[in-house]
Amino acid sequence: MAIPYPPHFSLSSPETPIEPLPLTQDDLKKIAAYKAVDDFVESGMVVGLGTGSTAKHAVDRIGELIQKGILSNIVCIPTSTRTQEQALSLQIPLSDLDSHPVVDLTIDGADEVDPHLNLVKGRGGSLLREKLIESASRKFVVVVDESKLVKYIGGSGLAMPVEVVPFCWKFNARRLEEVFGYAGCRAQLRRKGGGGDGDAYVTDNGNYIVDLYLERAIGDLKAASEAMMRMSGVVENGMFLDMATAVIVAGSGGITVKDKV
Ligand SMILES: O=C(CO)[C@H](O)[C@H](O)COP(=O)(O)O
Repeated sequence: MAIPYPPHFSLSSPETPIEPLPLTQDDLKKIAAYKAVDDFVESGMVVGLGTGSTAKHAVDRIGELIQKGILSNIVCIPTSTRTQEQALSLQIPLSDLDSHPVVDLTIDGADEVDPHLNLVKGRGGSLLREKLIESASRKFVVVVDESKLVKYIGGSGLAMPVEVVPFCWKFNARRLEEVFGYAGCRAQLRRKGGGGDGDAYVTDNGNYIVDLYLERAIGDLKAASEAMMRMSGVVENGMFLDMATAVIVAGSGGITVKDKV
């Protein structure tokens, strides 16, 4: 059941009784991200920092709590150069998996969340570092607005990202289409600016991303992920299966926390 928002999220007050504005999608992202930080992050932790417009709010909140002296002795591991830059601007102490191979907690957004808390990630392009750091995390808390909930993985009809080496990327895109042909798969190279003829988008790791668009459910997710990872030249895929320990969903009716069972 959704927990209604506390009064401080109301935009009206008894003194100025104005009609409250509806919460925007970004308000919902911020509410979910702040709740994750406030409920899960503690002093002394090693914390993985996610990437994207929702995770950005969590990084802001961690920076704010460090500045206020509420969080201390924290070290954070960013999942992208973008998040690294944001964290540095907030004077958040940073490290990496080489120095801190065990991460207490990572907070990150997602593109899709299915009823079993399986995820699609990587529309922001950071799937490889995200999966590395989130796999090394004792807890992985996902923060989303309700638009990210899907009945099945791929169900949004939007991209399922696959990171591939640039060498012969067309060959791998065709192979991915063949392997998932039964699900009506179309593979498309991601390009800078999102257009159809620009330069290829290049990840932090110097690779390309092939986005898969599926017309139907892909079936056995573990088998599908393993099939991709068996292809030479596929570096990582955007299915994050059985990894999330909790998902915080902010919606118009309030906040829901879904725990892994
Ligand atoms: O996986 C990601 C980046 O690689 C993001 O977490 C995902 O794309 C969600 O982003 P946003 O919070 O901006 O909707």
